[in-house]
Amino acid sequence: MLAIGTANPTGMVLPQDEFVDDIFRLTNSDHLTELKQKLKRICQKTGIDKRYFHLTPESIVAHPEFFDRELPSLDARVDIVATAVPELAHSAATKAISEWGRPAIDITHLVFSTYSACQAPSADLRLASLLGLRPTVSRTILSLHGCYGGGRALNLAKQLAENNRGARVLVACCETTLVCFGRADGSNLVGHALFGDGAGVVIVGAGPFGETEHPLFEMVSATQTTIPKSDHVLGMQVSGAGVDFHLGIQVPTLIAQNIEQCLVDAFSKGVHPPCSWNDLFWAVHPGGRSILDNLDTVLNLEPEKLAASRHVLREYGNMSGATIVFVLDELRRRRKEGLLPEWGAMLAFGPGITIEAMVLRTPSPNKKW
Ligand SMILES: CC(=O)CC(=O)SCCNC(=O)CCNC(=O)[C@H](O)C(C)(C)COP(=O)(O)OP(=O)(O)OC[C@H]1O[C@@H](n2cnc3c(N)ncnc32)[C@H](O)[C@@H]1OP(=O)(O)O
Repeated sequence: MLAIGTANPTGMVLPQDEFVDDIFRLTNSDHLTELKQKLKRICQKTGIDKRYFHLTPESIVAHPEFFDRELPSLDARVDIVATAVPELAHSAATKAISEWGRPAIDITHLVFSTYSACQAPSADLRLASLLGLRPTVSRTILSLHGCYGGGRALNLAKQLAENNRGARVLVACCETTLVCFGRADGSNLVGHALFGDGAGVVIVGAGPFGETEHPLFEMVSATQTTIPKSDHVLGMQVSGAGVDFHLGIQVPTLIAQNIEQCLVDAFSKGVHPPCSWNDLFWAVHPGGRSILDNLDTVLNLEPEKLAASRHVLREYGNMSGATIVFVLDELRRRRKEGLLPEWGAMLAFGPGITIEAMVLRTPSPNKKW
């Protein structure tokens, strides 16, 4: 990984302790007192302080169909995301390209992950055009990978960079709640309490490196594991009313029960396993507070090990596939302060239940590539 950029929309920046009152008021739902109280109880447990949204109070009032499941709203949602998603990704990408120090036309591959890709051509082409990438840039769009989209895109970028000499891959992950934001009901309360909007971009390449290129993290090995018989537990479904999420109550337990084997598999692919999980730095997708709590418990992690994930969860909420890029960005800040060990583990989770695991390493400044 050679550079990282992140961005959030500023349509609404909602403190978590005001979110429920604001959303119920804006959607004329104050009479649903039991639901409101339950969503407040859940919000208090999330470990989130605030979230960013593309939607504004005005656009919520202008689109009553977003909050009435009896009315079709997919067309209106797709109209908005067609512009909003590539533009948000563009904000993150310009930061990453500026840090990388080379011109955008040196990008050879683009991998775009989003669950807002409902058209073709899609957000990847729009982003390529906003950035002025060359017409020969090799584009791939990953759709509906949900919260493991960032991990999947980075794994794919690693393969592309290692198999195409001189390749420079721009990985863009951009998720907004525009496609799913609706009236709170019994089935979507946890999603309402967790999800926010954001974009994360990483530029990936293999050596030899140019003068301006300073590797941040080396992606050493990667695995993808599907937890058997868990496909009904976590999922997304596109309907006329947008994208519905199903977040089963078993998700944190199933991840906890399977995580250690995934890590052992990732670390046995030709790299020495660490003496203890506490010898690593950790880049974990903060899918929810209890997922992080469970990992602390099953892996016996010291309290500060998941600090970057908890920081991102607190400041932004769960931005699905983009979240892992924010965690990597936070870790690279800690690395500058000399706070990271040499080896690390990256974990992202999503529908399947799929676990993307990656062994990371902080390169020494003297390393020859
Ligand atoms: C979409 C993707 O691709 C990938 C993703 O990242 S998806 C997101 C993955 N995240 C999750 O699945 C959420 C993980 N869960 C959590 O973080 C926590 O359970 C939480 C913050 C939601 C609640 O915290 P908690 O410590 O479990 O609080 P707890 O007091 O037990 O529960 C609060 C209420 O939420 C309910 N609740 C918890 N999890 C629920 C779930 N998945 N579905 C419905 N209700 C749920 C509880 O039943 C409880 O209801 P009552 O107050 O009426 O009793």
